[in-house]
Amino acid sequence: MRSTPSSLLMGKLWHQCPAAATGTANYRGAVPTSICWFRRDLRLADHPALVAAVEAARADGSDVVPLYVIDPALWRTAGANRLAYLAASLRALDRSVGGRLVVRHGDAVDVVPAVAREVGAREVHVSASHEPYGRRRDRATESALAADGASLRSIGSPYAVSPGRVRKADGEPYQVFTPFRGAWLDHGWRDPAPHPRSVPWATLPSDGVPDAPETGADLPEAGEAAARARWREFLDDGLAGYASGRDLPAHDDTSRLSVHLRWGEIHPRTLLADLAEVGRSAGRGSGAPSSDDVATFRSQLAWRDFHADVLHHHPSATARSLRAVLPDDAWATGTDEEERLAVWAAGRTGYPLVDAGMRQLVATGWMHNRVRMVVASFLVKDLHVRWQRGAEHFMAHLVDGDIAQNQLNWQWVAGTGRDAAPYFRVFNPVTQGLRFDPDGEYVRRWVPELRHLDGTAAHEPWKVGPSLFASDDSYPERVVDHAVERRATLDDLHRGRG
Ligand SMILES: Cc1cc2nc3c(=O)[nH]c(=O)nc-3n(C[C@H](O)[C@H](O)[C@H](O)COP(=O)(O)OP(=O)(O)OC[C@H]3O[C@@H](n4cnc5c(N)ncnc54)[C@H](O)[C@@H]3O)c2cc1C
Repeated sequence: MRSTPSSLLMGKLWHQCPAAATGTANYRGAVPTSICWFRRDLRLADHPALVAAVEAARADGSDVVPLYVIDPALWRTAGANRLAYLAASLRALDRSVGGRLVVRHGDAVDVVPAVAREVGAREVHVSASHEPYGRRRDRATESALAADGASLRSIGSPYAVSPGRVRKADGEPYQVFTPFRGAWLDHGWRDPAPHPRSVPWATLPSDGVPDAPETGADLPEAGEAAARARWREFLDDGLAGYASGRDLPAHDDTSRLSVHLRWGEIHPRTLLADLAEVGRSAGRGSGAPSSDDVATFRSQLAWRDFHADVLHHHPSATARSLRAVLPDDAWATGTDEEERLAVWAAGRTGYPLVDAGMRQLVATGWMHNRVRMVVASFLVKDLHVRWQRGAEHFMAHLVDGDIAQNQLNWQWVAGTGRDAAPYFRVFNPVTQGLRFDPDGEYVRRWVPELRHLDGTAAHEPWKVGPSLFASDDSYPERVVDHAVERRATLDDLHRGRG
């Protein structure tokens, strides 16, 4: 028996409502024929699986069970920020289904068939999972349901185009982003699904929506309404100028939608439909988004689908480099590795842009994309720590942490991915700072020790003189010399090619 009592698994963090604690089913409505099992699709709009569940229930004159399973295997690895966000998002979903969200704790492979038996459901509707863990779980759940004569019906996915669909003429997957994006645009996507009206939600006992675990991070508002509000705000005020402003970390010029997309509070297809609308009048009128703004934003959504596609074809990419580019002895090991990782994680490398990014991550659970690239490059190519260690730290903090996007972006920076930055491209943390944070505003925001330094001086504090590094709580001196480490990395690369 795989399931473990939820109270043991969840410790003190989770509430149980009395009905669930007794374990008695008190379902009083008509027999539901369908369950909508929510996973990373915590919304009601543009939700094909929910539409299918509602249609199935209407056909039988019955109800829909809105189910969420708190899976201990995922819970253990999620990190406090994502758990806190998930709890808030589930509460928002619960409100939007009139307080009827059925939350159950345990292994989904046991819990989902148990709920189906409890209510006599013949169909469980889901948006497909594409990451390795979700695929395994769904296969096992499908078999368990089938043993009871029920079925798992997958409709839609968290992507504009489901991973595995975009292929070359010979049927092979794309290895390189630009042709993938061309084929992705040609393939196209469905229109948003219709919003189901007056859904007949079933009433069932629930283990209750989880309490938020303690996190010191300043997290964004969760839920479908917050996602839609953020998108509207971005369309009105952020999209114009996105193409030129998206690389400047001090400005709030990106959409901040990654967290909402991560949890499926809004679907990329909804964004693409609105973008198409905006694109039709692009460039008309002052302050309107240009066609370049629209195309650049759409391209970022293509990157999201590309990484999911690569993971679909290479499930081992969650842990293993798709291409090994350096010899094994190129990497820091033991205490050396741990010490390097620790200064990087604490934002005390002595390189202001790197430190600002790492501190933003801890304070907010998010980091600007440009800075994610710089800090990742610094860990791998200046500190010689394997990308997997950095990816693990990101997943512990990122509220948008997503196995496909995180691991494949790390592999892109490390030069080990399918279509990756060339390994010899080593981001220079100082010139990146001077170029993308020219006034030093971003660095001063996140590194208080440097707030007294004006303009570009914030990127090169060592030029101010030794007084800046006088005491233990002052800003640290540089842990390594970038020029020396860059050279070492390039030498390792040549040895690796041997
Ligand atoms: C080392 C590293 C780790 C990353 N880890 C994650 C992660 O765990 N989860 C995650 O969602 N993104 C990750 N990214 C990608 C990117 O940094 C974030 O998606 C982006 O910063 C989110 O901010 P935004 O929503 O304001 O982006 P915007 O610039 O507004 O972009 C719009 C959307 O496009 C998508 N997008 C943008 N850039 C990328 C990209 N490089 N790869 C894939 N999709 C992209 C995101 O869904 C984003 O919400 C990572 C990037 C790097 C370099």
